[in-house]
Amino acid sequence: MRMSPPDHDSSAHRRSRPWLWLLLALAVGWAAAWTWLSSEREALRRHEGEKLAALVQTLDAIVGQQMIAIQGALQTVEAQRPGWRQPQQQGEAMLRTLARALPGVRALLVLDTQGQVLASSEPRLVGLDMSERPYYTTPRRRPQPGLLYVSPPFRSLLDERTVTLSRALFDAEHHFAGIVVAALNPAYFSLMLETAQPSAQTWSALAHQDGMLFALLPHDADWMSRNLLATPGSILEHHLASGQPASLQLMPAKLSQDLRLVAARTVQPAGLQADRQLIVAVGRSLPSVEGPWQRQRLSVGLVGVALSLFAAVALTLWQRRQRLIERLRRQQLRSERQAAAQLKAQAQHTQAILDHMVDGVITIDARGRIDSINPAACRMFGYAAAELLNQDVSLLMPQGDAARHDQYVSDYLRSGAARIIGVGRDVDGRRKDGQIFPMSLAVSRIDREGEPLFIGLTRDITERKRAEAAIEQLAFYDPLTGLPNRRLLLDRLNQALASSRRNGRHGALLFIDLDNFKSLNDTMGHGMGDRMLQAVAQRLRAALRSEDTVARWGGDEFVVLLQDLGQERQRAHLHAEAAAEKLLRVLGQPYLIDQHNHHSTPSIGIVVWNDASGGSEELLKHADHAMYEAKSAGRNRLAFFDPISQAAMAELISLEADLRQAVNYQQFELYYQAQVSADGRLLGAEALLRWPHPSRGFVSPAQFIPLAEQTGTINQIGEWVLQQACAQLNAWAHEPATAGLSLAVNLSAHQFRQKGFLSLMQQLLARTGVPTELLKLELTESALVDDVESVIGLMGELRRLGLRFSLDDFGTGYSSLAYLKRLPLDQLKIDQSFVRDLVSEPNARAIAHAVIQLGESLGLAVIAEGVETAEQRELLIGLGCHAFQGYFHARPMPAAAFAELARQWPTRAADKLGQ
Ligand SMILES: Nc1nc2c(ncn2[C@@H]2O[C@H](COP(=O)(O)O[C@H]3[C@@H](O)[C@H](n4cnc5c(=O)[nH]c(N)nc54)O[C@@H]3COP(=O)(O)O)[C@@H](O)[C@H]2O)c(=O)[nH]1
Repeated sequence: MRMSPPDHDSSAHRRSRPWLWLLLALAVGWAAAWTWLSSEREALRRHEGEKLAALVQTLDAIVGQQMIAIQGALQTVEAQRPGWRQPQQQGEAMLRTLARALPGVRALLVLDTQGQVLASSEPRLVGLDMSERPYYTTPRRRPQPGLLYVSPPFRSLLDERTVTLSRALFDAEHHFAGIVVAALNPAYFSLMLETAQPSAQTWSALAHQDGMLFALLPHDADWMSRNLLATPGSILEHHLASGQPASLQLMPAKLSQDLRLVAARTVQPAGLQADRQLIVAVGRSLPSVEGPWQRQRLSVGLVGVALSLFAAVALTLWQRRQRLIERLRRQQLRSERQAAAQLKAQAQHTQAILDHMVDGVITIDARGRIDSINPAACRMFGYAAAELLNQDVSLLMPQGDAARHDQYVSDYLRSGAARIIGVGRDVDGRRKDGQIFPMSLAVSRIDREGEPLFIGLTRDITERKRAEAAIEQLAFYDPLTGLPNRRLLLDRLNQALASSRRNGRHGALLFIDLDNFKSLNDTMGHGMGDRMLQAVAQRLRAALRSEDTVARWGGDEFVVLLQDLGQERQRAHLHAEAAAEKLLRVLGQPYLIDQHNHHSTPSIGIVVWNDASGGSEELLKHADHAMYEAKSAGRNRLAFFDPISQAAMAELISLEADLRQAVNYQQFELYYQAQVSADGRLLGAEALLRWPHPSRGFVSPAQFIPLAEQTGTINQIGEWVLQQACAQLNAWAHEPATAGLSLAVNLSAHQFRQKGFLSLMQQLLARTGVPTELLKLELTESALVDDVESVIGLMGELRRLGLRFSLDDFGTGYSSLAYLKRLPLDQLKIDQSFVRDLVSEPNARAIAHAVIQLGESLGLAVIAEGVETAEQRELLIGLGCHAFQGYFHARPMPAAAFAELARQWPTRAADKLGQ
């Protein structure tokens, strides 16, 4: 996102403000530090100045004291001198005594009026002419009584350098009578300065008012010879110019070439009158004075710099952190905005999907209130969305279902048991106008703000139900009598046998044939015959329990299935016998048809079965057989099937033995029958098992497969078939004509349900490396009736391996229709019985059509088997069928022949289909 200029300015402004504050704080800090340091320096200087002043004062006192003492000595000499008879001797003695008493005096002299030494503490000076010396010339020129003449330093006969204090002497008439002189001892004054020297960085000096130094420490010969006042700006000049007896100055010292704090004093002791003054001064170099302060300043400076740097770095880091936080905040804001935009787009997208979905979507909260509903659902239920929102969902259910639904939801919320979640179910819905309609409903659950929200995906399945009902009616019921037909009977019989295998209970089959029906038909016409059959059906239904099945087997034959006759064979036998006798009685009553009384009797064959009995076809055969027994015994009677007496049984046993041998010696062979698309392309083949028996010839699989299923050898046979089929698929892959062809393999229900079938398939596929999508497993509906959930699970697992599924003989079963949509199927196979009757039987055509439509609605391919003629094929194409298998295209054939067929297919198909 781009920042607008004001934002940028204000952020720059925001960034610079802390720096301004920091600079201000630092400036204040530095100023305070500097003020403090300055005051410290001032205090230091003041303190040092006071120290120096005290020192100078001490020196001043010493020098002043010496001068007072000398003045006293000179006064003494002045007083005594007139009394000297022998000035030399007497004077010398006195002067020597006085000089010894005064440590600051080097020598004492008395000069006559001409300047000759009359007497001296140093005898060698007596008689010398000193008339040129300043200590003589000055008082001589202006002799003043009581005035002490202080000479500038000069080289004397005794010393390198001395200063003299002299007084003019007068006689009684107050005439000039000579002078008395005291020459100061330079060593004494140097020692004095040394004693008072406080430190190595201090110099001290004793100078004459005229600018010459008398004593200097540290000693410097050069400076001793110079006149301090000769160059302007000297400390002495400043001191004298101040006119004060004491001064404290901070200034560059010419003497030491540095900045000095200098305390100076003019020696003016009280009671001393002198023509010139001596000045004492002590100077200390400023750096030495300010050494500690300099260190303090350095420390403060360093600390200040460190603090400033620290503050600057801290501020920089803080600002960087702030910028980082700001950037992150912006990024977060940006990503939140993006996420919100994405969310919005996603929500719009989802809403658009919901709005345009064909299926209805309804969400309800845990209280069963409708939270949202999409347009498809509104259309389905005939409401506007506003009419349903926040309403109880029971509004959309038949009255009886509402309570059950509430119970489901509360059970689910209490226990979490997912009876309603994730399961697609067919339920009833209620439209606004009260109409009840079938719908499919799949419920899932999500959580919204911690509360469960249930999402119901609904679809109006009225059409599908209608198609299913039509198929069911057409496929499973006899149109004339409304009774179940043989397909439904077989299906129920198979189910009854399966449940008998589980619970060990007996059942019975009653095979009923109407005696002399053919003659009624022939004499009274088919219409009368039909009505007769309808009347029989009615009586049968009325005479039996609702749970018993009465089916029309065909023509004038009916079959009754009695179930749950108990676990004792004898009781079952009696029960079946009683039922048959009742039917003999009921059906033997006269019939009034079209005002004609008609009399008819039935012959009934009975077979009682349990879990150990054979398959359904076998039982029917036995019942049929028994019925013939009854007929042969004179009609209008019943007969039980006696298995032991049947020769068929022996045959069956022999076949079974042969079958076991065939399994052991692998006497089987696989044939391949072509499967062809509507445009004549070869799609693949179905593998069909053949048993070329050494003596019986080819035994039909329709005969030996049920036997193999009964005896359990089917698993071995089936495994062999699958191995062969995989090997064949691999062989086809190397031939251009057969590469890519699919191969359908029949799986018997026993085989499919055997334990470990999944791992058997996994191993087989891994071993052979066959392209799994080319292998199609054909299941009959009977494979699916038992334990539906585990069948669905197993099919799902196999599907995940890549295998495909075709539902064989579709339309002949019943129970699978209800859960057909839940099976992972790829193809439905229209049973050949429908195809066979397609041209002649409208019913068969209607069933084929319904199957094709059902396949379409479930997204499954549909193949028709048993296509024998071009007419059947054309009719099926007209109904929308996609693929065909049957003698019209090719008979089942050995592998080599099929390979040849595939090679010739393009030309052959063109010939056949006239393309
Ligand atoms: N479990 C297994 N069952 C198998 C296996 N091989 C076959 N079978 C099943 O046996 C039943 C009889 O099979 P078959 O005698 O081979 O009959 C098949 C075809 O030969 C026959 N057919 C094909 N085209 C036509 C035709 O145009 N007219 C006509 N009258 N018959 C034709 O139909 C049978 C096709 O069977 P299907 O497609 O599987 O329904 C049969 O139920 C086989 O399934 C096996 O290896 N395992």
